[in-house]
Amino acid sequence: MTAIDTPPRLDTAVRLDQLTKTYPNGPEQVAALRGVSLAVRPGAFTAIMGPSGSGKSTFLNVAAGLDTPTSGRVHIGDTDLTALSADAVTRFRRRNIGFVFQAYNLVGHLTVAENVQLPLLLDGRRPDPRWQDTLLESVGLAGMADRLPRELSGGQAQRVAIARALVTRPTVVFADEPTGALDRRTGDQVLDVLRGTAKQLGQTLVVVTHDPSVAVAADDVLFLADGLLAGGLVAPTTDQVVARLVELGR
Ligand SMILES: Nc1ncnc2c1ncn2[C@@H]1O[C@H](COP(=O)(O)OP(=O)(O)OP(=O)(O)O)[C@@H](O)[C@H]1O
Repeated sequence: MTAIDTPPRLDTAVRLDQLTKTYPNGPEQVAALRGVSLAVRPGAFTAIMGPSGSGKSTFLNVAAGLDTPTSGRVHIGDTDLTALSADAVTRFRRRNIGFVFQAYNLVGHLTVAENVQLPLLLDGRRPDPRWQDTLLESVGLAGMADRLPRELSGGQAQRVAIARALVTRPTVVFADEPTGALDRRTGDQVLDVLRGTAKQLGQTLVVVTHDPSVAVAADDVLFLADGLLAGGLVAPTTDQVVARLVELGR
């Protein structure tokens, strides 16, 4: 059975029901998502793929509560994000969701440690130095706590962003092309860190990627095309992923 066929159940980590998102575009409207329903398995690594403009980033932003849908429902576990006020979504997101951006989004004048602690401080919580050390060690940045972002390589900066996304012990981690700005070898290392820590902490990981080698590391792959779900693969091979992307006209 594929993840997309899973009926609505409370033991899904992320569930979208008939999600639409329309952006104004001058006098016209762009329908980025046109009725997407899917479920993501708890504890699994799910890759989201599809041609450019198919709605992947929109999907991720709406599913993670960074943006609101035009219609439809988003559940994270048994919480209906779409039923919450904007403030309640922000609070829920800070406590339960981690997000890794392609461009790292580190704060330039804060140290590595301060960047990692930021989500806790924004939520009024006290950082736990031992947890911070554990995280920095597991992303391979032990001893770099006092560096500034400009003193890091791209791969190191992305690993700080991963530690920052994990510091609140979120149940779901979303990542938008986390290896897109990195060379192959560094990208592989960053993916290993993201996948390894998610497994270790029992987190659900949802990653948007263009890269078939990232998708084959996933448990499930879901494809979007033209704002709609266009099938899925379980434990896919590179050939299967590439064949599907060619069919969808990447
Ligand atoms: N803020 C916005 N305002 C207007 N249109 C937007 C906005 N964001 C996205 N879109 C449009 O929505 C559609 C889906 O965009 P989205 O970025 O979600 O696709 P994507 O699959 O992530 O693309 P890519 O692989 O190129 O990053 C596109 O037609 C895009 O131009």
